[in-house]
Amino acid sequence: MTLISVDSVAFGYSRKEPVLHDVSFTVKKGVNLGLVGESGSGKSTILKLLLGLERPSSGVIRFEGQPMNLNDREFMRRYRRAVQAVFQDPYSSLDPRQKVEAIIAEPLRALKIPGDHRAAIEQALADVGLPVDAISRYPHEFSGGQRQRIALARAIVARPQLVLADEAVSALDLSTRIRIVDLLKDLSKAITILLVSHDLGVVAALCEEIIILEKGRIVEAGRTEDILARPQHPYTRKLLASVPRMPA
Ligand SMILES: Nc1ncnc2c1ncn2[C@@H]1O[C@H](COP(=O)(O)OP(=O)(O)OP(=O)(O)O)[C@@H](O)[C@H]1O
Repeated sequence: MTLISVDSVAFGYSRKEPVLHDVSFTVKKGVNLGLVGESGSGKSTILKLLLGLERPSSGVIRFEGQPMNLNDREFMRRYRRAVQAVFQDPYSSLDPRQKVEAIIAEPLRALKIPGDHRAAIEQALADVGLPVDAISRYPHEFSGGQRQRIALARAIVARPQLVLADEAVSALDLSTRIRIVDLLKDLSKAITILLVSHDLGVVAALCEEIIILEKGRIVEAGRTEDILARPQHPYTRKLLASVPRMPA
């Protein structure tokens, strides 16, 4: 089932300089998708469009077949419930003045989701492997990896269908990164993940499908194993060559 379709989308922050050209892809339920490209290729811009922070200058983004309409409050409420995000920096993305409980509760409050919030927060903490007593602590009491778990708990507490993760593991050291990728893999049994990264290795570990972006254009897209085994585009080969090889 198609969750989101991006159809011939173009975008520029200014009229003169387009940043995305004719970008089309679909996000399917249950199929993790990786968006890979060098710095400046337009990955975060695609996420901004998917989050409704920017509008395409042409083309259409659809959610469950319905064109995204930022002015339609009912549609946007449904969309925000279904699509949550996690960002790169676990230090700046959590409000230091709020306790973990209030941080994780934010989507439940913002989306006016009825029911037992405390129970939902405790479940989300358990899902990301944090102890229940984290609830009454502040972000500064946690390590980078734990903060990223808190950010993930906030992203999944309202049980979205899709989580958009922008370089969500890049700022972490290698062993923490591996643990968070394992956690994402575990969560993705229930929630589809769109992972943006310049690191083809991380994306390959998590995503069944990959899109390769170069200067705002998709140069290659398909099943991860096919792309890794038979990269067609020189840019993909270059990205592959830059993946550090783990010692056996
Ligand atoms: N707010 C902005 N105003 C103007 N130009 C921008 C803005 N944000 C990004 N750009 C430009 O848009 C292009 C794509 O940037 P984008 O951040 O989407 O790339 P990226 O692939 O996510 O890069 P990175 O991996 O470094 O985050 C770049 O040329 C960038 O300079």
